[in-house]
Amino acid sequence: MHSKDQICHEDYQRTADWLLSQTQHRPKVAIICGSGLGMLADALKCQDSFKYSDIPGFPQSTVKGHAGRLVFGELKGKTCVCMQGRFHMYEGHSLSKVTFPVRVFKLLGVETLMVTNAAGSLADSYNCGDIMIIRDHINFPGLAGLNPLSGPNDDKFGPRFPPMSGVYDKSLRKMAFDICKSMGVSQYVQEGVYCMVGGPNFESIAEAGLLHKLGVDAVGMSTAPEVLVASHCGMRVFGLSLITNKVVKSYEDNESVSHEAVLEVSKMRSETLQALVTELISRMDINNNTA
Ligand SMILES: O=P(O)(O)O[C@H]1O[C@H](CO)[C@@H](O)[C@H]1O
Ligand SMILES: Nc1nc2[nH]cnc2c(=O)[nH]1
Repeated sequence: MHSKDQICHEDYQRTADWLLSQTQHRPKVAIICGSGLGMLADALKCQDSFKYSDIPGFPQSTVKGHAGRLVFGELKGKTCVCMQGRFHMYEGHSLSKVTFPVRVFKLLGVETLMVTNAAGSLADSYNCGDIMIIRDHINFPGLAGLNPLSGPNDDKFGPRFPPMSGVYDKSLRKMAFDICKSMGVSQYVQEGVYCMVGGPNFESIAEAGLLHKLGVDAVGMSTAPEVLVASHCGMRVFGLSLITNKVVKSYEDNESVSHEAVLEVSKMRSETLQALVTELISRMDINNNTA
């Protein structure tokens, strides 16, 4: 380590080497589970799992609904690694810590990152329980200069000035839509723009009004940093938001959101999400390697 927050290439490599020495799995796909969505890992066969606290260099999860376990395994014959629990900026992690696993995954040989999250909706047509395929994001902390790529650029991972257009892979988005159609769930599938805010508070009504005017469809406190680090190092990215609540936009509305309610809705859609992710991975063009 150089300084408290700066992580160097050898730090990522050390963690990757440790994991490679502990498991025979050589994943090509990584899945990050959002709040209450850790069950996505349950579908993996022949699991090797590691508590974050046992993995050298790994940060720790502190949020309810984020178990803090890294699970390797096979999904329909494709080797995957799944984070049961992610790291958020509001937990006090630096953005390089938040995104640390993504670069470790790159060094493990991962080519595709699937991010999932729980989010509140701003779009008037969305309902609680909808699944939003992420078309694009607005990274508020990033626009304000809080960016995991700040600091010296590590050219071994990617360029100093990475483009951010077209990051959410078009063909995977289309494939996801087709799968939802064949699963008979398209009536609650949307495609839209995710906005990351810093959290940990949920939005004030005035903030909700601002995000709505900006054309944000769903808001949460994660995902954008992981996606931009993955894209920087050349990974293909796919993202899903589960709409766990409608963001309160009116002073007349007496509803209010809580993390417990978010976790409750995540549970409600767990089977559908698991089926969608499994089918998407099974249709991906991936060649498995073994150790
Ligand atoms: O983005 P994930 O990790 O799904 O979690 C979402 O849910 C939590 C709030 O309930 C926040 O952490 C928000 O970002
Ligand atoms: N910022 C934010 N994050 C969420 N995560 C789940 N729901 C919400 C929400 O309404 N706002």
